[in-house]
Amino acid sequence: MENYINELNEAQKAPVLHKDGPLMVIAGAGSGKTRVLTYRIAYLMSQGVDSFNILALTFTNKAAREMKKRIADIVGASEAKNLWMGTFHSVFAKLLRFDGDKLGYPSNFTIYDTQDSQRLLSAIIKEMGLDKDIYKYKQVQNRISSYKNSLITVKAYYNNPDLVEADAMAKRPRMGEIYQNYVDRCFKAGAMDFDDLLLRTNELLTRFPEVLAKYQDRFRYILVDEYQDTNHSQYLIVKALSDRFQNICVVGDDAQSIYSFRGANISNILNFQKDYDNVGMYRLEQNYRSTKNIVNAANSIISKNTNQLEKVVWTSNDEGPLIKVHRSPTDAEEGRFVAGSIFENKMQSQLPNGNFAVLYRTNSQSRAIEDALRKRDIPYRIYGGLSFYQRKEIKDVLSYLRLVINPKDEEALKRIINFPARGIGQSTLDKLTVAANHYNRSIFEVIDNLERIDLKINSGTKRKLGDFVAMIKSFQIMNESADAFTLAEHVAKKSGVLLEFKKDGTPEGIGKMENIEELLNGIKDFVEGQKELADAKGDIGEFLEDVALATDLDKDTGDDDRVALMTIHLAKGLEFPHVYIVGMEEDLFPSAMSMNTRSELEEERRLFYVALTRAEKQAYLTYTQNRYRWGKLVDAEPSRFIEEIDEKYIENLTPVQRSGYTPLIDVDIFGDVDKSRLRQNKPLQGTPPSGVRPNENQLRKLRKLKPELGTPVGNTNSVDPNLSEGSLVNHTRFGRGQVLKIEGVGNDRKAEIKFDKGDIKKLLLRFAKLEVL
Ligand SMILES: Nc1ncnc2c1ncn2[C@@H]1O[C@H](COP(=O)(O)OP(=O)(O)OP(=O)(O)O)[C@@H](O)[C@H]1O
Ligand SMILES: [Mg+2]
Repeated sequence: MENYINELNEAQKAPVLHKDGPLMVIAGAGSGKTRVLTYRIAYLMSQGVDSFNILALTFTNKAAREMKKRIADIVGASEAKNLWMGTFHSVFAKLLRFDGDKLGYPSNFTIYDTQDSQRLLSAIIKEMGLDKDIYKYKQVQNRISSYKNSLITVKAYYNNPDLVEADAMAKRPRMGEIYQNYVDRCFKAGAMDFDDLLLRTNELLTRFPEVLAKYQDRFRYILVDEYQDTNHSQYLIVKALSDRFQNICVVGDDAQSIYSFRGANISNILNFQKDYDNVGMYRLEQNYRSTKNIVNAANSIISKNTNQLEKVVWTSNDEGPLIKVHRSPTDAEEGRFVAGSIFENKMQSQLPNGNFAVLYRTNSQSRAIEDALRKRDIPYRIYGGLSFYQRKEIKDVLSYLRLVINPKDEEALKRIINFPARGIGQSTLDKLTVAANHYNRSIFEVIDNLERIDLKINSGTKRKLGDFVAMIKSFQIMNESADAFTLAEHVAKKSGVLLEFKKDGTPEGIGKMENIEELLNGIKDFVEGQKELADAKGDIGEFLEDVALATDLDKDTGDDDRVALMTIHLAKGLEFPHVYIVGMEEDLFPSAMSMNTRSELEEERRLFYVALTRAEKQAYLTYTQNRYRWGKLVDAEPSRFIEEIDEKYIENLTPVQRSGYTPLIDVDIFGDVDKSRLRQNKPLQGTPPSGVRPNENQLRKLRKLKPELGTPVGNTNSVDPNLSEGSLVNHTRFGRGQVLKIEGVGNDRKAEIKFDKGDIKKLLLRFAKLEVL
C-alpha cells in the first residue's frame, strides 16, 4: 500500500479504496471529507485510471487548485495537470466553449457577471416602460435566476400557471415578458449569465445525445465536494454525466447546507441512495480540525435542529480553551476588542496574521473591524464584497477587451461607447438599441452597417460611431498576434481610458490609474503563468474567462500574511486556528430576514455551525448592545445561538454586573441578564466588581432614559464626598494640589485645582482621578 494511504484513518480509507460504483460520504465538519476526495483521486490515478477521465467539482477554484497541488505531490505534476477540476461554473463554461455552438453560441461567448445582468435587466424594464419600483431589478434577477436553476425556461414558465399567478399576485404580471426579453438579449449578445452556464449545459446534454455520450465516456469518474449545496441544475448535470459508468462519489454534510436561498437542495443528499443502485455509504466520525471544546459546542448547537441526519462527531484533539464570549457597547468597540485580541494573541504566541479569521453574517459588518485593524496596523484581506474586477475603472478596461473578443457583447459596448466621452449621447444609443432589437442584431453590427439603415443620426455622430468601430477592429487585428498583456496595455492607452483618469488629476483619479496598472500587472502574471501550461495560449480570451469565473476566494494568492475577513457563507470548507464570529445578535444572526419559518431558522443555525467549526484552536463570539444599522443606532440583544451552546464550553469575558444595590431604573443597561446564573437559580447579589463601570455611551443612554434621576448610584466619580474647597489632593498625572473652588452638581461637578507644579486646572470630578490627602 502506498504511503499516502496511511495518512488516513480506517474510516477514511474505506471510501478512498472503494471500488467502482456510486458512493457517498456523509460526515460532520472537519472529519476529512475533502481529504477523502483528494486522496481518492490520487488513488484512482495510481490504479491506472487516466487523469483525463476524472472530473472533480469543488466549491471554489482555490479549493480545486489546492487539491490539485496535493494530488501532484502524490502522483506527479504532469499527470495532475490533465484533471478537470474546479467549480461547476468554471468546468461547464469550458465544456460550453467546446460544444456551445450546437446551441447557437459562439465559442467566444461572454460571461455576464451579476452586475452585467442587473444592468441589462434595468434597461429592459425601462424600455418596456414598467415601474422600476415594482419591477425592482434585483428582485427580478433573483426570480429569473431561480427559474433557471430549476430549469424553468420561458416556455416552461408560461406553462406553469402557479408561477404566472405568483408573479401576478406580486403585482408583476409582465415577468414572463421580461424573462423572454432578457434571454433574447443575452443570446443576441453572445452572452451567458452564471445560471446559463448550468442551464445551457443541461440543455446541451439533453438535446444532443452524442454530446452527452462523449462526456459520459470522458468523465468516467466524477467526484463532488460539498454535495449538500448543489442546486437542481447541478444535480441533473452530475446525474446525466454519471449515468453510464455510475462512478460517482459525493461528499457532504447536511448540517452544513447553507445555500438554499440560492436554490441549493438538501434533498439531493437525502435522495442519493434512491437515485443510484448499490450505493456505498460511508460515515466519518473523527474530527481532526478542532479542539474538544469546539467540537462539543458545535454538536450541542446542531442538535437543536430537528431536520437532520444522525451523526456522531468526536475528536481526540486537546480539550483546548473555552469558547470566549464578549459583549461590547457598540460595533466600534467590538472592532476594537477583536483587533486588540488578535494583537495580543499574535504577540503572546508569535503567530502569523494568517492564523486569524473574522467571520460575519453580512458584508457590511466588516467596516468596523477594518477600522480597528487598520488602527492597530494589522494587515487584513477582505474576501467578497465588491471585487477588484467590479471597480468601475477596471470594468471599463475589461469592457474594451470583452468587445475585442466578442463585439456583440451589449453590456460591454454600452459601458464604453461613450467612455471616455466621444460625443455619442444617450439618444443615439437608444436609437441604436431600438434598431438592434428590430433587426435582431447586436448594436455593434448595427453601427457597422449604419450606411444601410436610415436611423436619423446626424453625419457628425455617424463619423464618431465609425471611428469607434474602427478602433475596436484595430484592436481585434492586434489580438490575432499579441499576447494578453501587450494587447491590454495597448487598449488601455489607445482607448483613452488611462488618459482620462490621468487628466482628472485628483487623488481618486490617480488611485484609478494605479488600479489599472495593477490590472495590467495581473494580466502579465497571467500570461507568464499560462506559458507553463501545455494547452493554453495566454490570450485575452482566457484571461477574461478566468476573471469572470473567479470566485471571491480566488484572489488569494497566499503570498502575504493577512488576517482574513469574510462572510460565513464564504468560509465554508476553510479552517483557521483562531476564529472570531462577530455580530452574534438577534436580527443580525439569526438574520431578521431568515426567521420567518422553522426551516429558515434551521438554516441560520447550520450557518452558525459552519462558522464555529472553522476554528481549530480558539473561537470567540462577540456581540454588541448597540449597533448602527441603516444609519441608526439600534438596541441589540445577544443571539439565541449563544445561549444554545452548552454553557460548560463557554467562558464569558464580560460577565454581567449585578449587585446588591437597587437599580434606579428597570432597564438593565449594564449588561444583559446573565442567563447561566439565572438557569442555576443563583441569587443575584454581591457588590459590583470593582473597575466595572458604565462607559460614556451607557451613561448617555441612561441619562436619556431617565433624565430626572440625575446621577446614577454607584457610578459617579471615585472622589471622596468630603472633597471641599481647600482640600489637598493628589492627581495621578498632575501630582499634588489644592482645591480652590467646586462648582456644579451631579455629573457636572467640577473642581478648580491649583497644582504644586504651578498650573491651575478645572477638572470634571466624574473623570478626575483624584485622591483626597
Ligand atoms: N486522517 C487524518 N490525519 C490527520 N489530519 C487529518 C486527517 N483527516 C483530515 N485531517 C485534517 O483535518 C482537517 C479537516 O479535514 P477536511 O478539510 O478534509 O474536513 P472536511 O470534512 O472536508 O471539513 P468541512 O466539513 O469543514 O469541509 C484538515 O486540516 C485535514 O488535513
Ligand atoms: Mg471539506
